[in-house]
Amino acid sequence: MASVETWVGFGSALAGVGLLWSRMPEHVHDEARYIISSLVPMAMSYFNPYEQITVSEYGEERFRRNKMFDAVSTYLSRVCTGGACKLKAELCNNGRDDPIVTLDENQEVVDSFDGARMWWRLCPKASKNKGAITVTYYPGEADKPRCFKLVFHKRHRQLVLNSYLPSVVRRWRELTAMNRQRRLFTNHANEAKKSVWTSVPYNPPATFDMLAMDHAKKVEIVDDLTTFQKGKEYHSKVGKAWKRGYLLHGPPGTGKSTMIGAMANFLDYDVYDLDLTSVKNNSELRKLFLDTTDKSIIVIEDIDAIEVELTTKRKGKKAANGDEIHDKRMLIEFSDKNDEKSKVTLSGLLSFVDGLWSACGSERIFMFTTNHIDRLDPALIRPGRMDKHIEMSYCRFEAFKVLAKSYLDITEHSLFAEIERLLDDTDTTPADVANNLMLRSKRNGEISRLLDEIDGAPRADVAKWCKRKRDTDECLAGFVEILKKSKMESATTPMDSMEEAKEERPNAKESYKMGRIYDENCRLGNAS
Ligand SMILES: Nc1ncnc2c1ncn2[C@@H]1O[C@H](COP(=O)(O)OP(=O)(O)OP(=O)(O)O)[C@@H](O)[C@H]1O
Repeated sequence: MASVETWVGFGSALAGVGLLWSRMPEHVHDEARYIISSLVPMAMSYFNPYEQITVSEYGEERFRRNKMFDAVSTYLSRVCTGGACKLKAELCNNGRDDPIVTLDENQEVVDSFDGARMWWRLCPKASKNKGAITVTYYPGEADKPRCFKLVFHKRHRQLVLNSYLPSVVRRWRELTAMNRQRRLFTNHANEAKKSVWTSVPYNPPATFDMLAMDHAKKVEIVDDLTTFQKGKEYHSKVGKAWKRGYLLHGPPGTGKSTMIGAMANFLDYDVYDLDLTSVKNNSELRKLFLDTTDKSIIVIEDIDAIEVELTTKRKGKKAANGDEIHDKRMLIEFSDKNDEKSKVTLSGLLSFVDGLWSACGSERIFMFTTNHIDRLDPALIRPGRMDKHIEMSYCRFEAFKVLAKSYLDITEHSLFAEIERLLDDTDTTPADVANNLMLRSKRNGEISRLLDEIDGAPRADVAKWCKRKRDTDECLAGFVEILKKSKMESATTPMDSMEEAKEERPNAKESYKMGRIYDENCRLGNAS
């Protein structure tokens, strides 16, 4: 027990220090304050036996998602959610029915590694500078992003840095390879009016086997993709970014979207469908590009329509002959001259495809599609800009055989020779052909089921085979009739009126033909 004298002595000493402090000049106060404020954390850290590592959702450069965050998130959700009482569950549509369970915010879990204990906590987004204007590159809002905090004993520092964290990353790679779900991303403006990616699981049914096109061309594309996918070392050896640009062109309904699905399936890549109309300016575009992942196909559809918007800023709103431009492409709002910074420019777009920014990320395919290659800006199609131009064309016999195999399951037929001749003379798209074969085979399927019900019992194999042959014959005979009609109509349609219609609506010819085919189907009672 301290005596009264001791307390009095302590009180007097404090009073003396107080008096001394008050007589000191102001600048000495500041220095003393500075020394105390740096000493306190040092003293605390000296006595605190724990250390902490923060894994933020976005990286230091603030543009890109921190992959370590994703790694920890996946690792924790699979390895140690045991101690947490609040979890989140999500069904991943990866063909399995078990939901993925992840940690909810502010939940703590404990992991152990080589006898050492690790505490993980998911910290929520924290708003900073409330009320103030903050410039930020985080997606959408002026917030401090979410982060994981890892706490461990000081003596395990080397273990954590050299063994534990690398093992988390390794496990993450194993788990993602096992549970990979291909995704289709598209960008849209969020509440803060910034363009961000959202995604859905993506399992396109198309494969190269069922793609109706020239066989040699198909093989060439598959070879090109295979060489690209195996090209890591080659690209680093020649000092080129590991990316490839394709321009897919051809009339509507010739399979451009189907081709993208087949490529995604073949390479097992995600697809980013970039909607440029909801991107405000080049810096937003840059952020979107940097947010895409490796092993992906970045698609910009109908680049001819967008390209007018991108280039009109240079050309003005008038066409070369001085007339106002009146076509569907003008529906996209033009930028004001004073508002130059608020738009995406062609050079901005190209800098990601093959400029400075294209080197950020690897194993990426840029895919531009257009129905009108003749309308593209020369800058976009100059040699070397796009690595490969792929033309998707009207359905000829070789492509028809692929569709006949897919839809009717036949490789030979007595009507094939006639169909080959007719397809050479008519510009029919694979979409039209596929639609016809599908409608007819569907109808035949219905009749087949009906007969099954009437009979009450399954028929013998021979009877079934005869029925199927009859259905196929009918289907192809009907298709031949349609092709003949289409051929006659294109021969009798006055070229002038066709040209006029084409001026007004560039796709008029195709739409006209589609309409005729649909009418014919209705007449035959095939339209669904
Ligand atoms: N080459 C093809 N091979 C197989 N199926 C095709 C092909 N082309 C079209 N199809 C069929 O037609 C449908 C429409 O084709 P798709 O959307 O791929 O054409 P597109 O060229 O992208 O048309 P658009 O320019 O109008 O977007 C597809 O779902 C597919 O069933």
